[in-house]
Amino acid sequence: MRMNAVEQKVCTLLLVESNGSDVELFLRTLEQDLPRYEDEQVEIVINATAEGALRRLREQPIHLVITGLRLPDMTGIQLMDRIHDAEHRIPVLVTGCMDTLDGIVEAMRHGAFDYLVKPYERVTAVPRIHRAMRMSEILLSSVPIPQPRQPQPFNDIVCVSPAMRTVTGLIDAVAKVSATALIVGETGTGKELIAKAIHERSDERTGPFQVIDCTMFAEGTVESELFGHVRGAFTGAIADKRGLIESGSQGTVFLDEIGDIPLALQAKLLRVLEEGEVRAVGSTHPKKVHTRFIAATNQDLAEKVQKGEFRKDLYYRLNVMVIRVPALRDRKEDIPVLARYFINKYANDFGKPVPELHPSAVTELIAHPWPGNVRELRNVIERAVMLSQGHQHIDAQVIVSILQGVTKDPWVSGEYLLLPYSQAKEKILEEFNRRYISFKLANNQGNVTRAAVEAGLPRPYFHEIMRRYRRAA
Ligand SMILES: Nc1ncnc2c1ncn2[C@@H]1O[C@H](COP(=O)(O)OP(=O)(O)OP(=O)(O)O)[C@@H](O)[C@H]1O
Repeated sequence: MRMNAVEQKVCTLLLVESNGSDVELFLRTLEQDLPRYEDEQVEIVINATAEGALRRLREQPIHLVITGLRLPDMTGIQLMDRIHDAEHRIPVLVTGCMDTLDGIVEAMRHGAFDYLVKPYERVTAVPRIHRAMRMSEILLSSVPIPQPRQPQPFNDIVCVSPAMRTVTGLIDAVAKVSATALIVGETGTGKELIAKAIHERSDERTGPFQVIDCTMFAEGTVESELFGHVRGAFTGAIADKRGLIESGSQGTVFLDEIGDIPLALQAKLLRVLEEGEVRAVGSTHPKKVHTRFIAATNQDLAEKVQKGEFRKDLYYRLNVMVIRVPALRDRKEDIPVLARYFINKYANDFGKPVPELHPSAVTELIAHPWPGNVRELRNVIERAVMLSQGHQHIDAQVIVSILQGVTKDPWVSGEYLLLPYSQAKEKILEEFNRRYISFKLANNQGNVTRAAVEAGLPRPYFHEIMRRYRRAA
């Protein structure tokens, strides 16, 4: 983005459209609700022909091109190809009517960033243009990588489905630019794994990968946990303390369950994302943090914005690079490969021979809806491996009994008795912690501080057990 005389960011949209009434329609759609940040000025420039647009692109900074599909001198797709060939690092949006849907699909295949269907509806067009503007900012600010890095194979993310291949493609793309990304998907679909994969493929990989679980924030301490505090900021602040965000400096901060971050804190977080600065509680000096932020959610943030539970500006800020992770039931072809991967992993962990997965078991696994997604599949296979003896197959019966919960309780099933002492003890302890923490939280209506008092444990210790329990569940 370039700056104008009063130091405002200027974003210039180039509309390529030869039909006067379509131009008017576009301007009318945007006039009342121009998508922009408060400190940003948006300019719209118009060319009726593709050649005119290409000339303008050579002559002045343009941040986003919005083109019709039918232009007098070439098609919108040909124009887009020329823009890409000339290495203008800007997104192109195509516009068309319902009867040109084939053309829109073709344009997306040629690398269009997004599309708008005429007649434009403000509620859909404005956020899409805003998203493209933010993408433009990222593309223009990212320094070209001198030596294209060989994409690393995805050893950790096991998948064969086309939907997940798209996700792995996006991971590589996001890793190349140091921009905030948002990962959306149901619980257990692998959002944290994906965030880690981005981190490991990015320039930040030598720095820390700091996980911040936004569901764990308790009122009162949250600000100091996130941003840190200085000595004397409040009673008990006996020394300066770094916040969680600063601990992720030079690396990646993963904001898990961002939808749960308290409203009061969202404005402060937005400032951190925009300015790359944190201000510790009690301090007057902001500190720079060089950190990549990746957020994840299993909630519908747009709906939360409508309900007034999530700030619109933070939502726009996050909703630029979005990775949507499909639920396991929508990519059933991944189930057998994931099951075999977990069988190998747990057989290895338990020091057991690797059992075969009988085809009848695969049928049962595929039929299950997996509300807990990959995490649930992992847990089922872990139990199946634990129960397997010698070189026995894992068959349908074992899977069905685990899915029906017959063997769910390790005390009742006695499955821990089959394990070596240390693993058996760990299994039972895990179950104990899970039940104990759940009970204390339920008994105190989810209030962590009161639950910790009732348990007779310091809050940070209780918090840590809770975190571990949630990850293992
Ligand atoms: N494609 C995959 N290949 C291998 N393991 C996977 C895959 N997807 C998920 N897992 C495993 O499933 C478990 C759950 O994944 P993860 O914690 O990343 O999910 P999540 O979406 O972040 O869950 P939540 O929303 O509950 O925090 C982890 O053990 C992870 O390693």
